[in-house]
Amino acid sequence: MSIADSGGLRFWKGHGTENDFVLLPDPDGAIELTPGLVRSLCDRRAGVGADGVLRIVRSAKHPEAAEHAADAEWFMDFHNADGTAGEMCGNGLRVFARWLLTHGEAGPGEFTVATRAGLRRVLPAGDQITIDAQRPTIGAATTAWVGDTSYDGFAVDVGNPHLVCAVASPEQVAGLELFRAPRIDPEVLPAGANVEFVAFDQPAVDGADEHVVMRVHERGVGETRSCGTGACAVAAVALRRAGRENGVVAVDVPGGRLVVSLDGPAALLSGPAVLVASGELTR
Ligand SMILES: N[C@@H](CCC[C@H](N)C(=O)O)C(=O)O
Repeated sequence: MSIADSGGLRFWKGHGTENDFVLLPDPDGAIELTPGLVRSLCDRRAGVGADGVLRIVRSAKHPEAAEHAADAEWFMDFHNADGTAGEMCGNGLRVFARWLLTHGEAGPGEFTVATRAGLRRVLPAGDQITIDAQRPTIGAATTAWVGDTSYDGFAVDVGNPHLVCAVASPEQVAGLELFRAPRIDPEVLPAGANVEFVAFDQPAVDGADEHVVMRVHERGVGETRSCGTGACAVAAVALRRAGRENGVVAVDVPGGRLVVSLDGPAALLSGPAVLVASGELTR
């Protein structure tokens, strides 16, 4: 199905710290969600406009999630704006959970959602939704290039691939030209990466052990206003730099603030998640 013959398809639009998504409720897995349809929906001029699509499908009805049906009723079928499928999306999962809660399909207490990266817990709390993205794994030291400038960092796995790079100051983070994808080492990150540029060690904010400012260039999208799994990756690196295993990190992104609490095997990612519109495709 393309956007040209998808008239009547119901959709919702939502965002988490301005990382925005088109949500397609499809409990029985009836929609043929082609890369072309995803690109059309995400097009900010000719479509609805979003960083990605979240199809809301019962785990039992999706071949990639059927094995999880006993543990998670719903599967987050996540796609980047360029039409590629993604393993995991932290803000996407929080917005996906908001849709389930709003429509009485989950909650009000803790529940579990299936993703391509496995099962993920959701812990609703009023206007905030927390998910457990699971502790990131910090890998090899590597480099990203923006134009002629190199930035040292670490590959980090949060169920999807990240490269967390240190930048000297928030002003330098703000000044980066992220219109094009940063160049990265394909030998270290063969599946590509979401690249975070981070000013660490910012002045303390309430209740957080560390405070950072970041921007992100997402694989399959471009620069976005926020990235939840990216915030978790950054939090893991921030705590390691501070010589800590666990702790709370406030992560400022262009779209607001996310808070990540690393505690043993958990990476609790918290922030607002809102639905802003619903409609029907007219052609
Ligand atoms: N914005 C997301 C991450 C999206 C996934 C990414 N573009 C990929 O290809 O891995 C988040 O909030 O985690």
